[in-house]
Amino acid sequence: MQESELERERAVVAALYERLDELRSQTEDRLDRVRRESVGSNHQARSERDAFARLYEDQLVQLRDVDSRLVFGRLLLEKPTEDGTAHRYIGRVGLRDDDQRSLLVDWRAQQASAFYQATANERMGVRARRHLTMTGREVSRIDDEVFDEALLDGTATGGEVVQGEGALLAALTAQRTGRMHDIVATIQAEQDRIIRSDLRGALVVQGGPGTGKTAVALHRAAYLLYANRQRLSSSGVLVVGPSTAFLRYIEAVLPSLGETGVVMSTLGELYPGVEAVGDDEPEAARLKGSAQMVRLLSRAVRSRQKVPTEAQTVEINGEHLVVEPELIGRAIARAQRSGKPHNLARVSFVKQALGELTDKLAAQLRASGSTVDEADLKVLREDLRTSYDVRVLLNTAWLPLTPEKFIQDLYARPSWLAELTPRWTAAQRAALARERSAPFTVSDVPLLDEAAELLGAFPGKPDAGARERDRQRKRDLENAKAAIRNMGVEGLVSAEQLANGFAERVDHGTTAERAAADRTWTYGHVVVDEAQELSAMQWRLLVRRCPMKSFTIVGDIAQVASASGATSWQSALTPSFKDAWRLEELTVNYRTPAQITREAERLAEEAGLPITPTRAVREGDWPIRRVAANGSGLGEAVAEAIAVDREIDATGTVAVIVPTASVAAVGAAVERRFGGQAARGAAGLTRPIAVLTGYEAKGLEFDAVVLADPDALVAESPRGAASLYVAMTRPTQRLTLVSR
Ligand SMILES: Nc1ncnc2c1ncn2[C@@H]1O[C@H](COP(=O)(O)OP(=O)(O)OP(=O)(O)O)[C@@H](O)[C@H]1O
Repeated sequence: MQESELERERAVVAALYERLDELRSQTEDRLDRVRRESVGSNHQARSERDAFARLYEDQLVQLRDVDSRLVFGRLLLEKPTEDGTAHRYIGRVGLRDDDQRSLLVDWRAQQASAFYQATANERMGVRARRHLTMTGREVSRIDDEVFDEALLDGTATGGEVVQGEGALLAALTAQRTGRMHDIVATIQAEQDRIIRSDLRGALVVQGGPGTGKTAVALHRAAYLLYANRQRLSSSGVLVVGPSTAFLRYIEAVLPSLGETGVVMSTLGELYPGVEAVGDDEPEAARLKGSAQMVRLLSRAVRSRQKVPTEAQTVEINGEHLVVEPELIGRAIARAQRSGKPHNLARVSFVKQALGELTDKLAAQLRASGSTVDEADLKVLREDLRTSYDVRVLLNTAWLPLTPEKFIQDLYARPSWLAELTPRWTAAQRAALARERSAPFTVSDVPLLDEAAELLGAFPGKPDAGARERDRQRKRDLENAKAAIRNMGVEGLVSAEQLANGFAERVDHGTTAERAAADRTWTYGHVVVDEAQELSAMQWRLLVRRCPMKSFTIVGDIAQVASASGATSWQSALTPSFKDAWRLEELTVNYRTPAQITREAERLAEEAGLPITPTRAVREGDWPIRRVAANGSGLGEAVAEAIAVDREIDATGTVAVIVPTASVAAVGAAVERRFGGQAARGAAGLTRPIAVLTGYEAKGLEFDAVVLADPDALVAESPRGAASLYVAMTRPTQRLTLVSR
């Protein structure tokens, strides 16, 4: 009975793939035709052709990316659809036949929501739900959940029913590859509600380790892009994660859902032109992340608008003019009243100062018997403007500044920092002090951004004009609509998509590339993962990138590792979001077996961490293994523990999580023993064995984890207990603790 059902599904799925192939070849033909079109030297026609070509190329990439597991579900409906079928197939994309009849429903469409949310109590018009597991292009297994009791006696469907959560369990126990996969086939109801939640406002998803926060956040991004295509395709979506290793881990998920235009960034890369990798010591990071930096920086900018302490004499074409501090003071006060950023207000300052200086010089010349008329005044003003002495005078009072130099100066000039921080201790100031040439850190990035706001565009280096961009977008949309009419492809291609093609031509980059390179770009939505780590200053930066405050914020307060991280969502979010955020919780642990979860949670509770207890879906097959180095080096003991684990499973992924101080030594020992199979940091994610620090392991998962020297991991930072909690909850199967 199962066999015949399997055969039936195989036939349906084969037809869906046939349709996919057909669409692919149609798109290839269109692309060919567009490319061959001769448009001569007409600029407009050429740019239209290029935009169409780019669009078809993108469509081809999408059609290729959805090939694996194109379809994964089927609903048996209570009422047949308009075209008389009782089955609705759910897949990665929507497919229609030539008569526009629906063959496959996109998982994000409203009609697909029952696939994730229907239950026996809340049937949502569904009699049964079927999961299809694919091997290549063929259905290899089916799992049914039945909501309509009439089906259970076997009469209504010819006894085709199999029950169970097989698809979910198969997904959860599958070997890990070092890359996160999408979960479209097995999204659970509580997750689905979050994924489909409204675009507006900030949504916080709190949940313990392994509850699917990252997976949910990425699927929500894909859902929002689908449901709000018009709004988000030109403004873009930003996904922020804690490290390069993490971004590499998740980078394949959105493309596999057909979404390629999302900007992914670590917190160290959010200020264009700076790529901060390292971070400060905890105390410096805490200070730099704290909200007091807002006032400090604003005072620091003000202090770079300086009234001279005494009168200065300037020479203009042999004439000596004494300039009192009050004259400069008046010009500064006037410019400050404009409320503009430093570099822009400087223009008013210079104008005002030159005006007063011109009057003063004219008065002095008149007093010595010269006549000065209107035309002369202009010349005098120009003489003053180009005079070396005057330039020095005005620059000393108010110098245009770049954010980079401004922040470097702040750290490199102890006396200036001391003036700005009368209430700080010497130790606090010392924490910030550093050489001008030292590289920027992750904690500097939001300060550079804050400084850029306070300073405004540097003369001659204007920020990309948001208004001009809007105007260009409108023109592109109009052109795209006309082009679609001309080509007769209405309904096949949207004006928004085609307009993106125009924009790429103009700016030499995709929406994502242009957004990432432009500090003033505002995104339509921002997804923040591991959001508990963000400092007050980092939140300010992110809200600037999305002033509409449409955010998906996922994290776990108990996993905070950074010194400037949150103690509660309330305290972290209120300054930037007031009370305009809503909270959802996830409580089912899909990753870590119960045996390991219980122990991790017990230790975390003992250390006083505010954990959200989770319910693990699997008990797991292996208890935690504990070994001691006992005299042999830690590295050797770790290597031995890996070897033991490889005997259980020689093909899975192993993470070796090591306190920072031992990472070099342990890494070397592991590489000696396992050669090219192992690597340090992000590079390890594509190898069977990755050697990582606690911070690098955040958000990731592996078949097995070998944890080196847990006591040292706890002791190495003020939030060490959280590091241990994070490290212990990374495995999907086995955990070994190696003590010294
Ligand atoms: N509905 C689901 N179906 C299949 N797999 C799932 C489902 N939900 C979560 N998972 C899997 O569970 C694992 C943990 O998910 P994820 O990394 O998103 O958790 P997390 O809450 O972000 O964890 P952490 O806080 O530890 O970083 C992943 O392998 C993910 O694919």
